[in-house]
Formats: sequence, C-alpha cells, structure tokens
Amino acid sequence: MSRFGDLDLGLVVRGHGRHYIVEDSEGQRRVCHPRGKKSDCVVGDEVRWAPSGSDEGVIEAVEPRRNLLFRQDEWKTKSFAANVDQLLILVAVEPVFSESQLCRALIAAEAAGIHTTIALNKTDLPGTAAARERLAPYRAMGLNMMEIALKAQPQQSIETLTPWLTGQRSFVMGPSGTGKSTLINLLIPDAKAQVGDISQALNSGRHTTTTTQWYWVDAERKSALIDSPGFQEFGVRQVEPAQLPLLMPDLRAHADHCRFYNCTHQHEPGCGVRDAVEAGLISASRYRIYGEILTELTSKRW
Ligand SMILES: Nc1nc2c(ncn2[C@@H]2O[C@H](COP(=O)(O)OP(=O)(O)OP(=O)(O)O)[C@@H](O)[C@H]2O)c(=O)[nH]1
Ligand SMILES: [Zn+2]
Repeated sequence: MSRFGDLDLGLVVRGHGRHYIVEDSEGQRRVCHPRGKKSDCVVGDEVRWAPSGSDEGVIEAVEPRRNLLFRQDEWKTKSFAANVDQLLILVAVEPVFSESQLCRALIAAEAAGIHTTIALNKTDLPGTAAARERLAPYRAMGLNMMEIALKAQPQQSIETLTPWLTGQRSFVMGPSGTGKSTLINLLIPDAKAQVGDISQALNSGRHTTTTTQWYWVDAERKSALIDSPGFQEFGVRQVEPAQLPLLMPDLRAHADHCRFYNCTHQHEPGCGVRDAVEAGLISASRYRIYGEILTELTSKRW
C-alpha cells in the first residue's frame, strides 16, 4: 500500500484544466487540486484525496489504472478516460459516419484492451439498410451491435440498450449529430443535476460538453455513461506499425497465412491478408484504411 493508503478513495468524474471534480464513496462531489505532476489524472481515475479548506480537496495519489483509453495525434496525446469497462460507439444512419474514425476508435480500444459495442441510431430513417451494410464487416468481426432510434422509439431503445449498459462503465464516443445528447438525456433524466453546480461554476461561460463528464445511470452507482467532447483528428500513434494488423481482428485472422513473418500486407507475395481481401473475406474499405493508418505510423515526424 502506498503511503496514502489510509486516505479516502475518490472517483474523478470531471476535469477542468488543472482541477478535478472528485466523488467520494458517499457520492459527494468536490473540487480537488492535484498535489503535483504525479497526481495528474483523468476521468475514471481512482484517487487518494484529503480535505483542504472547507469544501475542497487535494489529490495525493492516483491508484494504478486497469486501462486508459486515449488517442495520440502527431503532436499530442489526449486521454479519454481510465478504468472503463466498454466503449460504446454511437453512429447514425445520418449523418453518414466516417469509417476511418470508426476503425481508429476500435484500434485504440483494442490496444487498451477495452471491449466495444456499436449502436446504430436513427434506424427510423430510410438509409438504414445502407448503414447496416456498411457495418456488416464489424458485425462479422464479432463486435456487439445494436440498432436503436433514440428519438423515434425511445422506449424500445432503452430496452435494447439497458442489458448492454447495466453494471458497466461505458465510455460513449460518436461523431457530432448522431444523438449523443439524446442518448444521455434519455438514459439519465437528472443529467443536468449530475453536471452540478460546482461544474457549472467552474465551466462558466463555456459549453458543458467541452470536458469529459461522468454520469451515473442508476441511484446505486453501478452503471455509468462517460460522455466526452467531439474531436476532429483520431491518431493512433501509440501503436507500433507491426502491431496494427493484430489490432484489427479481420486482418489478424489472416495474417498468419502470410509467407513472410514480417509481412506488412502491402506488396509482399504470398500475403494471406491480400488473398483474403481478394476473396471478399476482408472488406476493401477496412484494408484501405489499414494502409492509410500504416502509412501514418511509418511516416517521419517533423
Ligand atoms: N430521425 C431521428 N433523429 C434522431 C434520432 N435520435 C436523435 N435524432 C436527432 O438527431 C439530431 C442530433 O441529435 P443530438 O442528440 O443533438 O446529437 P449529438 O450527437 O449530441 O450532437 P452534437 O451535439 O453535435 O454532438 C437531433 O436533431 C435529434 O433530434 C432518431 O432516433 N431518429
Ligand atoms: Zn501479409
């Protein structure tokens, strides 16, 4: 046990630049300040904290993490959250989702050892069959898949989502306009209250989705949704080029049929991955995206 082992354990539920909102074991939230660089933390972290002043706290130590979901762009690393049970990727029939972003999110989750569930929203719209078609390779890879219509069929959507979310800490990711706010408001009627007065005050003048926010779905605080602001870029530079195909389950399934052990699945003869693309066992778009990401990972940084 660290020397802070007798301090209370708290959960980081929100970050505001250099300070954090920490929830104690009774569910009470307060502003906490990290003691130093070592106590830098992210939403989802378990921290040892001590009271300071009348209603604030100091974070003395961050407990070891079970996992950390993050993206690594060319110049910066951005943590999404720590200690999550699953990633929930929300896509919609409209606007059409970027398959490249979807692949990147899946790769980052796979690299962090986090399960992913994909939910397709707005299935009341006529483009549903086409969206389903675009998701077919992901279904075939064995990912959890759901179809919902959060606005058109809220009750049915709750019933579809609930078994996946119960008892889980789910990090929600999805492009703008897919229905993330609709999802949060549907499943968490007191979402506004959970953001709370402290956060509102710290965030004054800024839109509430500029930071990652932890929401409890149930009063027992067993199921959580973690909502995060959108992003443009999704770099996966934490991945070694040779690891990339191993983080893409459909490529991985054919990578050990290659003639060369260090095959990059680009130009080599006797490549199991390219054979599988030709045979239609790996989708052409997934293979193209693999090539694009590989180029990114092997290109020099300036
Ligand atoms: N047709 C249809 N529209 C929906 C459904 N669910 C949500 N929408 C609509 O999609 C639009 C975007 O929903 P939001 O919940 O604001 O999406 P968001 O992902 O939070 O978007 P940002 O705030 O841009 O991040 C809204 O106009 C919703 O009413 C649905 O099941 N069917
Ligand atoms: Zn190969």
